[in-house]
Amino acid sequence: MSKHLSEMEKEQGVHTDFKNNMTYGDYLQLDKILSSQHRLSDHHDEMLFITIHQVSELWMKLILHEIRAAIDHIEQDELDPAFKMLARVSKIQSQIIYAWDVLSTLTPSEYMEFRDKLGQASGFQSYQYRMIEFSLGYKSDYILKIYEKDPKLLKELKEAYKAPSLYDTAIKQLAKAGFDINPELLHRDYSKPYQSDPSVEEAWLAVYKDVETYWNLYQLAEKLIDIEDWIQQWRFRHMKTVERIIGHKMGTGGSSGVGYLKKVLDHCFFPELWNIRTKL
Ligand code: HEM
Ligand SMILES: N[C@@H](CC(=O)c1ccccc1NC=O)C(=O)O
Repeated sequence: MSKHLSEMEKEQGVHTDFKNNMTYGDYLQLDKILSSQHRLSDHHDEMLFITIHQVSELWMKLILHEIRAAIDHIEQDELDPAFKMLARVSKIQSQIIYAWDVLSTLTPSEYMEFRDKLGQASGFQSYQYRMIEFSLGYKSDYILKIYEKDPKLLKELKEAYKAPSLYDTAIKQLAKAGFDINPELLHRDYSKPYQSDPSVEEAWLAVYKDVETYWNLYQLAEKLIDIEDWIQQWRFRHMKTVERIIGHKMGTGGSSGVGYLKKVLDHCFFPELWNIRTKL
């Protein structure tokens, strides 16, 4: 005869009666997450395609959460907690690069069997990706047009677009440390794209030449470089994976495809931090 359940529980040191308690699934709302994978074709590999995108969007949500909090801490001159958050962002970025290895198992023949079903949808429309770009300081207003169909989302994106970026707050820290930063940068219209400035370059150069005096600013600069470095690696792997899967076909979002993805590799978030490397 099988053992009584409570005896089993005692032996194993586990509980099995959760009738009146919140469960793992309740807490994580798994009913919602795990019922959100709806293939538009009956193609086996469309499941991989959906999963990779959903996982990437979840990580992007956490990246945004960390960057926004880091900006708030830097504004309050609390650099240590911000460093911890920015280091976490880089770890997430290093993690999501591996998604491309999984996606690369999708062959051109497999993808072409369900690509038509995607219509004009494209990662180009990923609003969390745009919010990350805005939060780091890369702003181009034509992007906002994409979201005109959805007023609530457009409002949210416009707010993110107008807000000071991580780089804006870093530049304010340079001024607070006594560097002679162009005053226009400190009261600028944050919805205008950032233009590289010689006063910022000089300040970063001084930081890197005397790291002991400016240890915190030096740490901050290296955290920014880490984040940009990982973004470039993500962009490169995206471009190469796309080339491997669709060659030089046009993108569903209306761009030239790989040609466009190669061009965005030139977008730079923290230009002075890269420039000074030649001058050190
Ligand atoms: C088979 C897989 C994929 C293909 C063929 C592909 C293709 C493309 C193409 C051609 C573009 C350019 C815009 C267009 O005309 O559509 C694009 C943009 C983009 N894709 Fe993908 N993609 C793939 C997977 C992914 C994944 C897994 C993500 C992760 C979220 C992603 C995120 C993005 C983003 C954010 C952009 C905008 C890039 C920018 O404007 O800087 N893509 N993709
Ligand atoms: N732009 C892709 C389509 C695509 O990849 C996609 C379509 C719908 C949802 C997410 C997508 N991923 C990234 O661009 C293509 O041209 O095949």
